[in-house]
Amino acid sequence: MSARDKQLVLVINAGSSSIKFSLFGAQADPQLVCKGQVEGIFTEPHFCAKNEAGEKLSDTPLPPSGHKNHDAALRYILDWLRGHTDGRSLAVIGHRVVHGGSSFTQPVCVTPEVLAALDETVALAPLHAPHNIMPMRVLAELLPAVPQVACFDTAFHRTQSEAAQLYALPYDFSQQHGIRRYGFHGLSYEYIASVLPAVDASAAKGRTVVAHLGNGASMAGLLAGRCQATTMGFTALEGLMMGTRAGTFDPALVFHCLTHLEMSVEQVSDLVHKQSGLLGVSGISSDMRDLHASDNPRAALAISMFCQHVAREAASLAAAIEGLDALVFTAGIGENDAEVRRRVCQQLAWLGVALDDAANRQRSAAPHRISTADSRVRVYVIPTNEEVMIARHALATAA
Ligand SMILES: Nc1ncnc2c1ncn2[C@@H]1O[C@H](COP(=O)(O)OP(=O)(O)O)[C@@H](O)[C@H]1O
Ligand SMILES: CC(=O)OP(=O)(O)O
Ligand SMILES: [Mg+2]
Repeated sequence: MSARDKQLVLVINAGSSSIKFSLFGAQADPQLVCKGQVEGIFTEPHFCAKNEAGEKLSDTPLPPSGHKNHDAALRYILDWLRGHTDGRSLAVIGHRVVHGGSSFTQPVCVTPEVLAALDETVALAPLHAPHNIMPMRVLAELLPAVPQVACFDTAFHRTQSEAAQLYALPYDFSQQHGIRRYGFHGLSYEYIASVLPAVDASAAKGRTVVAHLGNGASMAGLLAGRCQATTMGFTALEGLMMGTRAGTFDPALVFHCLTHLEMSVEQVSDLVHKQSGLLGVSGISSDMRDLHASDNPRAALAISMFCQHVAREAASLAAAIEGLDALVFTAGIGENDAEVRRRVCQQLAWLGVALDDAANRQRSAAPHRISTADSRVRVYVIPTNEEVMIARHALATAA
């Protein structure tokens, strides 16, 4: 056992209203020690943490006297962690960073120069980048001796062909301004690609469409585990409709809002990022669970639209990878919502997808097949694990 084996890896995944953390042993195959999050940072900040077996270690509102911001949430997490490290030190801290821009195509050690370059990506990922970057600065100050590694959601998609990455804009304009389909949720796709050989060796060597359906949602077509096409583009707005994001819409609508409806740029940005998607259509909630629980017809409309978008993108991605051996559902909705999976698969029956209804309704924390034995396309639910992917990258990069 090396000295590092006794150390820990801290993974930080900071979102717009939550900071998720995981603590792993610093082995080559990192084993979870505990994980948790502060959610509702701006409203009612609440902390919860679980051990490796999923048993609750803490479940409590943050003290009402504290500030309601990311900084306070991070400091609360770090204080709590001090009591749960069994005296073991941190070998490295890994961060999920949503947008790597054109500069970052693989994980990097965080330095002042890297932080300055990351500041440049804020315009590309307004919902995510500021929150991704802040914890790096705070931790550099609090724990200057611990190396930090930034891991990018965009990196996995660099295997797409130039044709798949380009928009049909003037070529020189795209080159000059770094305009292309970057793609996102790459750490999730990379994790799925890493476990697929054990789940379905033939699909891992062949053609697989992965549907990452969470609050942010995207899909990717993989050929032999490498990304060939994906639904998100220059930013994490394109593609599927999401919790609050519109997904793909006619971009000329933006000109219409700015000129004829006299909206400001901020108002239009807010409209398409924060007031659209499941929330905007239903008028009820961005959370799929609330929509299922509602008998409002607009909730049903939002669910129908979501399922149709997923089915259409699946067929489009199957064309991009010229066939389909397996379809994988993952992330919050993909892993938990049997009804969404059933409706998507029903719409893909013509493509050779046959769902086993009983298997689809079965709940399991392990990867499992939900298609019938004779379905031409195999369908799986595979829980994603962006955090362990980040821990692996952080250890390898800081080594
Ligand atoms: N049992 C469930 N049924 C349907 N949807 C669910 C269920 N559990 C979670 N979700 C959905 O998953 C979403 C969160 O997914 P997640 O992958 O954690 O997203 P993010 O990482 O973007 O926060 C929630 O907004 C909710 O809509
Ligand atoms: C890229 C993206 O949309 O991330 P999230 O799903 O965490 O919002
Ligand atoms: Mg997520």
